[in-house]
Amino acid sequence: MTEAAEQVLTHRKQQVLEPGLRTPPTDTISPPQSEDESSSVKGLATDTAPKKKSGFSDGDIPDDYVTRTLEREPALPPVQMKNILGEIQWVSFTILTVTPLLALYGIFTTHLSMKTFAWSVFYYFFSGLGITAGYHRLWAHRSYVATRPLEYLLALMGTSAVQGSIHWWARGHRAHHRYTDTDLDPYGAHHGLLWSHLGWMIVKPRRKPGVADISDLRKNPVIKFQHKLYLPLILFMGFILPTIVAGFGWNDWRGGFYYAAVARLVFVHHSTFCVNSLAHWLGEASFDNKMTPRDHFITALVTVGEGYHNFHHQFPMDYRNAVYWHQYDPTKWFIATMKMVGLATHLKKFPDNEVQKGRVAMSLQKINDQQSKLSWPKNYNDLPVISWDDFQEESKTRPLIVIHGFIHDVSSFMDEHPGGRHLLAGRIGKDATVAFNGGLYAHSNAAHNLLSMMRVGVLDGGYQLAIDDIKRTERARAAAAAASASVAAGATGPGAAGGASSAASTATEQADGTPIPEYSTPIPKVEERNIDVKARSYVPPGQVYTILKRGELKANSVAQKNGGKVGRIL
Ligand code: HEM
Repeated sequence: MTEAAEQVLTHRKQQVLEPGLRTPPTDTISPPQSEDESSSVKGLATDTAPKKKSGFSDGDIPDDYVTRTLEREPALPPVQMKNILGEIQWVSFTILTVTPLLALYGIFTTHLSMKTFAWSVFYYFFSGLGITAGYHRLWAHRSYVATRPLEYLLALMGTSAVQGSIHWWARGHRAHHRYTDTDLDPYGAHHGLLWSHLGWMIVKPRRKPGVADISDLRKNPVIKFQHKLYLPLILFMGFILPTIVAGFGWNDWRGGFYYAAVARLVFVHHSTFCVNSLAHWLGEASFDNKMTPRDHFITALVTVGEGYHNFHHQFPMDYRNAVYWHQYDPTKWFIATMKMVGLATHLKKFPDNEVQKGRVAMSLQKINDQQSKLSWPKNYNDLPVISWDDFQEESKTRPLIVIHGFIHDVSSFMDEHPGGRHLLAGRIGKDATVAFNGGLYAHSNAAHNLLSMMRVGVLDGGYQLAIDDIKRTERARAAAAAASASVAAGATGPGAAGGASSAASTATEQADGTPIPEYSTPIPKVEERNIDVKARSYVPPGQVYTILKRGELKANSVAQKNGGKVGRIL
């Protein structure tokens, strides 16, 4: 025997006797399996198998069970054309192909009366609720407690859907929740829509589903009863009952069989299959997007309310699938009605606070994703700090305006400004914070956002400070003093040092004859003459005038001297 063939054989031996289709093959219709038989732990390579001491199939499950099992237990080779016949699960395959063909034949050859139609629709919901309210929410997830009569009713209703015994169904479903989107998930949606809808039932499982405990279900007499009598029960509930009701009721035996039994069964099958396929594919991840389950109204519509599947995978023990009144969840309504008539109790609900948190977390994530795709203003740490004087100086060559302590280059916006170009031009080289914030016009959020994108520097101190005025005055005095000293030196020669110092201390005029301003607080008005005409008449590059390139801007020497964080305006 080749190594590959040996591997396949070993794997086959390891396969748990779990059918692909929810109609169990003969093995699963037999009386309830012993703990070992039904537990998927059976057949695990010895070192990965949890050893059961506790009575739970997963009592001593290792912490790294999933990775270990996936690593150490080889999957069956993929199905290929050459081996397909040997890989098909014939029981499931036959049921899933014969029933739709039979239904089609019936639809084209049998008259559909209103009564039969109504009965078929009723029976569709009867079977569907057996699966959703019974198999799924009651037994697989224990989301409420049903009285014994309700349990028997749900067991019969679920049997009419011909989807396997409760025992088998719930075990597979618990594995699906525990190992969602891994290869230990019996109907993993990560293998594609077709696989999760039908493929996993038609083809032999490539791997054994992961361990899931169902010790609670094994003790349940209703589940035992259904498991024991499964074959006669499906014949009666799936085919005989829907037929005889129409037959005895309004003498439509043929319609009862083709519509209420067969066609209804096909609809119920695909309705449930959609929970495994469509509900992992269509819609929104309202609570968590790490895995495939999604929320969608259409899925809810075709699955008797199981369409809010992202919610369900987050809060599996909640008896609801849909939390809002306007969402379609007839299963929830059914369970709530059963509570009202005293047949159900202990309906579980996750705290609304936690449900809302899930939504908020996802909304924040979405917003973060959107945010990361947008351009945002430069952080102030990445901008150079510029002194007021340098800002003034550079404003002579390009249209710079201070707002909120940031220096903005408004060159790209001069002609676009809804308030008109002149309002910007008149504030070049100035602080327009007040005007921008309502002094003249209270700008919108959009304007604030736009403005922040024009940042090119941070104004040293954030405002034009009194210190700027003091420094400027000191500089003017020193320059005037130096000028008078040189005049005095020229007149009296080297011995006239005393004259120079007295000139420096008394200088009141600058070299150009303008008086040295006194220190003034508040901030002195910036004279219009400081602003070069070019900046005022600025037009965007490529048109008439091209702004000076950054490289040509002069170094920020004053800020350097003052020991500040220095740079050039960007
Ligand atoms: C670069 C800085 C500026 C930007 C990005 C800017 C942006 C805008 C925007 C987007 C609007 C449209 C309405 C709104 O969104 O609020 C607007 C309107 C206006 N802006 Fe500005 N603005 C700036 C500076 C200024 C300054 C300094 C003044 C006044 C001195 C001013 C005065 C106005 C006025 C009066 C309007 C109203 C126009 C109208 O609807 O009649 N803006 N600005």
